[in-house]
Amino acid sequence: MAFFTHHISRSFSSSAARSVVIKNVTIIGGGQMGAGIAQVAASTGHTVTLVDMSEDILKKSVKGIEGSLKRVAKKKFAEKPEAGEEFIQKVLQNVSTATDPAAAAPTSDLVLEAIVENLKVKQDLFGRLDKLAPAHTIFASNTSSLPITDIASSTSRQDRFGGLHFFNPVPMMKLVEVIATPATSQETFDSLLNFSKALGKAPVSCKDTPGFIVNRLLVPYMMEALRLHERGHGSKEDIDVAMKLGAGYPMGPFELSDYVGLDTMKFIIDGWSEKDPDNPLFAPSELLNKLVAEGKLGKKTGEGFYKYK
Ligand SMILES: CC(=O)CC(=O)SCCNC(=O)CCNC(=O)[C@H](O)C(C)(C)COP(=O)(O)OP(=O)(O)OC[C@H]1O[C@@H](n2cnc3c(N)ncnc32)[C@H](O)[C@@H]1OP(=O)(O)O
Ligand SMILES: NC(=O)C1=CN([C@@H]2O[C@H](COP(=O)(O)OP(=O)(O)OC[C@H]3O[C@@H](n4cnc5c(N)ncnc54)[C@H](O)[C@@H]3O)[C@@H](O)[C@H]2O)C=CC1
Repeated sequence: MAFFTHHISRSFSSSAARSVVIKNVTIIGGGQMGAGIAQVAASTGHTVTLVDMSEDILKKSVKGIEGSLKRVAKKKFAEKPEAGEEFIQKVLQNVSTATDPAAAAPTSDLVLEAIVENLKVKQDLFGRLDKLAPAHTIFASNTSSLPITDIASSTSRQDRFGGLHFFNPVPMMKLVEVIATPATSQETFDSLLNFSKALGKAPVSCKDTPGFIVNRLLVPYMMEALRLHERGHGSKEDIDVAMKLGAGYPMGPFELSDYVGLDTMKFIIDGWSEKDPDNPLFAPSELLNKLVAEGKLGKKTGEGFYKYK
């Protein structure tokens, strides 16, 4: 516990008593991240509405949640498969879906966005949500790389806007980065922090700087692996084995890039490179650009650096 207290302390006094208790959650974007967050929120007793652009996408999202819940239940209820099935059904009952945020935003305590990593698209979404959601509703973004301040600027609730950055795969990864902008109120920060804990996650506090903590360190490392390979200094297979067996990473950088999504990797590095073109850590990779142009976005499309069945 001392660990959390140390990391999440902020420079002003706490007013947790007035923070919003988050129970009803709308999650926009039912992809890898949104579906994972919806699953964990529903598993911990929250009422979740998952929003995406079509019924077909949402069907896939719910199927993915069900598949992941089966993996969780298999372990959690190893001795009692019936209790595992009951758990799955109970969690699924907490999840509903919609193609229009207007269906749920008016009754939500939190609207969390996990859509495509594009500033304009995120701003448009939040601008619209701002008119739909009541005053107490907190907005948060799961962005990997964009400034929360810039996303929040399309709303009139900068004090009730923060970052809540989860990690892939959400049901397995314990960390959540909680980001307060200079305009985020202490109550909002406390609410987001308490929500992260209610999900069973370990929150850390981050400044609103590009990539927060993890991605600012991890993405340049992953890009450096690509550049090393492009220079002909190692095969992707050897680089992956080397980083797993020599540095203790659970996945090598090529496996992890495929897992994250090559489109997301490209959005991140292009955005940073545009802002800081002279920084060699943010230099683009021709190989990454080529794969994205070919629609090979990694595990989610069946092929990236590697092929998946
Ligand atoms: C880009 C950003 O903004 C930020 C990011 O997210 S960066 C990416 C951060 N994520 C990482 O670095 C992930 C690194 N990888 C890992 O930690 C691990 O490889 C992993 C947890 C993903 C998988 O673990 P593994 O031991 O390598 O593989 P695997 O055998 O498939 O999984 C082990 C168990 O984990 C569990 N598991 C894995 N993925 C799961 C999921 N999506 N849902 C539920 N359970 C899951 C299962 O219990 C699984 O056992 P079963 O196969 O019997 O179901
Ligand atoms: N992939 C990763 O490892 C991580 C990604 N993130 C961030 O989370 C966000 C989502 O990433 P992923 O889930 O990986 O992407 P994804 O491509 O799997 O899913 C994105 C989903 O958003 C939907 N969408 C796009 N625009 C929309 C809109 N206007 N309204 C409703 N739905 C919309 C798409 O249909 C898609 O289902 C991005 O901002 C990304 O940077 C954060 C942490 C980890």
